Amino acid sequence: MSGETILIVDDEPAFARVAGAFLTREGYHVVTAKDAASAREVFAQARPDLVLLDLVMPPERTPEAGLSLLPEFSSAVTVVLTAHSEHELALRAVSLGAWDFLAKPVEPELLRFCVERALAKAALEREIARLRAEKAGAYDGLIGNGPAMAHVKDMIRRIGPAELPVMILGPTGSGKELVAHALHRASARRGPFVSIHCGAIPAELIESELFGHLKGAFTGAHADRPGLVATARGGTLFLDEIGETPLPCQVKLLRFLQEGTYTPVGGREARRADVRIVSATHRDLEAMIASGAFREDLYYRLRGVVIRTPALDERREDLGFLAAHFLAQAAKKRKLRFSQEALAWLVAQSWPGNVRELKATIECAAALADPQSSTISAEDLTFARGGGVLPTSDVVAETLPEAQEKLERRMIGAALAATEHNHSAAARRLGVSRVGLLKMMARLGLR
Ligand SMILES: Nc1ncnc2c1ncn2[C@@H]1O[C@H](COP(=O)(O)OP(=O)(O)OP(=O)(O)O)[C@@H](O)[C@H]1O
Repeated sequence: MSGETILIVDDEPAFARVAGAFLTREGYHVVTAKDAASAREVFAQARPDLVLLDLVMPPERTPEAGLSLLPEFSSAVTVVLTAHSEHELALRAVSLGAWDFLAKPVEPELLRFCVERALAKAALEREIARLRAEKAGAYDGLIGNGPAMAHVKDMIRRIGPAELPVMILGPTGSGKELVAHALHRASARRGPFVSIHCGAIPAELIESELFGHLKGAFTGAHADRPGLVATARGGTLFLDEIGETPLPCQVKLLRFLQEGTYTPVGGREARRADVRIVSATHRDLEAMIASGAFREDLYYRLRGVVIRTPALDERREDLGFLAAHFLAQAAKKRKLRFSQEALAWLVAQSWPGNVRELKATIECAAALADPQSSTISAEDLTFARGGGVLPTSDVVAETLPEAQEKLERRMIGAALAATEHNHSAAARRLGVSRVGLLKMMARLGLR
């Protein structure tokens, strides 16, 4: 008894009934569809592990409609049902992604054997994906082994391979996007991981960004352009800050989640894409629903499974590991370590910006650390976090050129860390030109 879901697509009621009853007795959950349109619908809703697909269905009664479903069903294993004489068709189906074929009429024993073999293949693929994810460090990117992070990693391991939508809730900078990425790597999905920050795109553009547009759909739409949903086909679409999505776009997203279909802006025909949706927010969506800013039906569709990323202050046990990791990354080939006071300082702080704030502080401190020294002091960290107030103790003991160099080093380091190493943005912050900044960095030996 395995409980996997099998979709039987066949217009012959007798076959669907008999095979369905047989497979139900074998312990599978069986759903059926009798034409291509209903097959798509049932597939999107039931997310089967296996599809038994008769290629010749109404209304066309040609194999083309059946064959066109194969790429859309790529997240499941498909076995096609053919007539005895249709070897060529069976081979075409296999070349388009079907795993196996069965000639009708099908012997029950052969059906059982074929289904077991196909599902074993699917289970193996999932296991390989999981092991690959572990080896490739799907969870290694997520530093921390305290109880809170261990729970998050366990959720990723268990939910990653499932096809369910996932909602990640947690404060800003707590690693929601990293978790979304890890979920993708822990899945068997071979398509890409595509991410969109719903709050960073103007409301009038977000629909076209997600679903694409056709030429002439609006001023400036000079050519057809596919959206991120199409780009993420066979993969995962991460909707960051889902709470920022405008209401009209929420309607389209709901349709996509319910039916697996969408219509590009300016288009009429619905398109299909097999995409797993992972969403995230630090906002209180239930309060947004109460105020009418977020659709309740969309909320329930999106929150298939919820993973909560803890605030850094709730998992202080991981702070030392995180800090050491970020320092090693930032220091590159230099050997830098924290002084005892620096470590005590890190632990004593509250980190409202969570891991992002910790990382930026350490990057900044490493960038401005004295090149002659191998230690990051508590003072370096205080300065890096404060973003530019030079402690007077640094100045009094030194000559003016030395103090000036230190100040330049620190201010540049702080500006680079605050802008995620964007030279133009850092130069603007510092009130110098980009070229000027690059020259100063070269003079100070900063990379
Ligand atoms: N557990 C972790 N291990 C290592 N790095 C982490 C961890 N959590 C977060 N980070 C780092 O912190 C930064 C912020 O992480 P991320 O963007 O995933 O947070 P977020 O919760 O999605 O933020 P926001 O709500 O602002 O979108 C990234 O640079 C990420 O690499």
